Amino acid sequence: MIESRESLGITFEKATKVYPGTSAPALDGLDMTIEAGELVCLVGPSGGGKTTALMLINRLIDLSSGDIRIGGTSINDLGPIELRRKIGYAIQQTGLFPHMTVGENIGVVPRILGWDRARIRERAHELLELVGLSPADRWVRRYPGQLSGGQQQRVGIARALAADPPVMLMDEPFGALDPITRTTVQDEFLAIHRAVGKTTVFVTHDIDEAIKMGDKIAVLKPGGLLAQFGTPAELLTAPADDFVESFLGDERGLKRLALFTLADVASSEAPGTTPPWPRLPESTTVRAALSAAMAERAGGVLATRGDDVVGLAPLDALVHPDLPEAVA
Ligand SMILES: Nc1ncnc2c1ncn2[C@@H]1O[C@H](COP(=O)(O)OP(=O)(O)OP(=O)(O)O)[C@@H](O)[C@H]1O
Repeated sequence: MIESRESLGITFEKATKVYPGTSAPALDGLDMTIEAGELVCLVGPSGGGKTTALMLINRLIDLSSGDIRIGGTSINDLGPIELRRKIGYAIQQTGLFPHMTVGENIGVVPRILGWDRARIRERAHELLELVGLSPADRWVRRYPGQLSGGQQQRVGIARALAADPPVMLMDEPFGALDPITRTTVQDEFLAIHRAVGKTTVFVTHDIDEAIKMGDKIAVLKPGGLLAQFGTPAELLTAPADDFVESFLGDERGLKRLALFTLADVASSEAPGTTPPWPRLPESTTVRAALSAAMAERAGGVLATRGDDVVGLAPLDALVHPDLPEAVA
């Protein structure tokens, strides 16, 4: 197993950035601790300082004041090679080099770190399988221009993971994808995150994506101020102020339903006769299940595992997923 599962926490200490030639900070005194292994989404309006916060971590830009620590070490005490090894970086435009093959793109950081060719080749194959480009042999010699947007995005993630960094930074990594591909790549990334356990900071415009992906969400507001930092459930049930509330949108109640899956709410009683309700995998969110039930004018949905029906979720259980009687 090449993955070390090494993972380091990140601490922002009054991290502030004022760009040259401007007077107002783009990021203003950010205090925030991201625990090792956590996936934290940064959300907020355009210009709220999300990308700035991310680029400060890997020193693409320098802090004006304050500090950021990775595993307790100030980023100012990490050299460029150590930063590359510790931090993987994936961005919306993928940043793949068009004249390099997929394999060469994945090998960029390992080459800088002096890995030998056999080890780089083995690593590229392993990562292509991990991100769902299988069999790796079919993809490794292609050029980025010969791949779809979703496939390029997967290669971008593989490249960010190449040197097994304990920290991953992702800036709108799925922003350019159509909704269906985006859902697939989100699910795959969550599975990878669970498997490799890297501390991940994930910038997105999309509050629904943040609710789905984030262990915690940091909401930044204009002026680079932290409006709230908490779990999706904390934000949805107790928004810190009007700004967070309006950012979460009118459908706050419905969005909460995305925090539960059918596995949480379906009753496991074996039914005598199975009602003719839509069948959905038990990993389906309650929000999606409710939508499917409404679309079919059904009284509920059936939760499935493989081909088997493993539970029933009537409308009542879908609408009130956190009531004790709904949680079988
Ligand atoms: N190089 C720069 N020089 C001066 N100002 C900058 C520079 N880069 C960003 N800014 C300003 O800093 C603020 C924060 O920008 P940043 O890109 O971090 O926001 P963001 O939340 O990532 O926005 P978006 O969602 O639009 O990507 C904005 O007001 C922006 O105009």
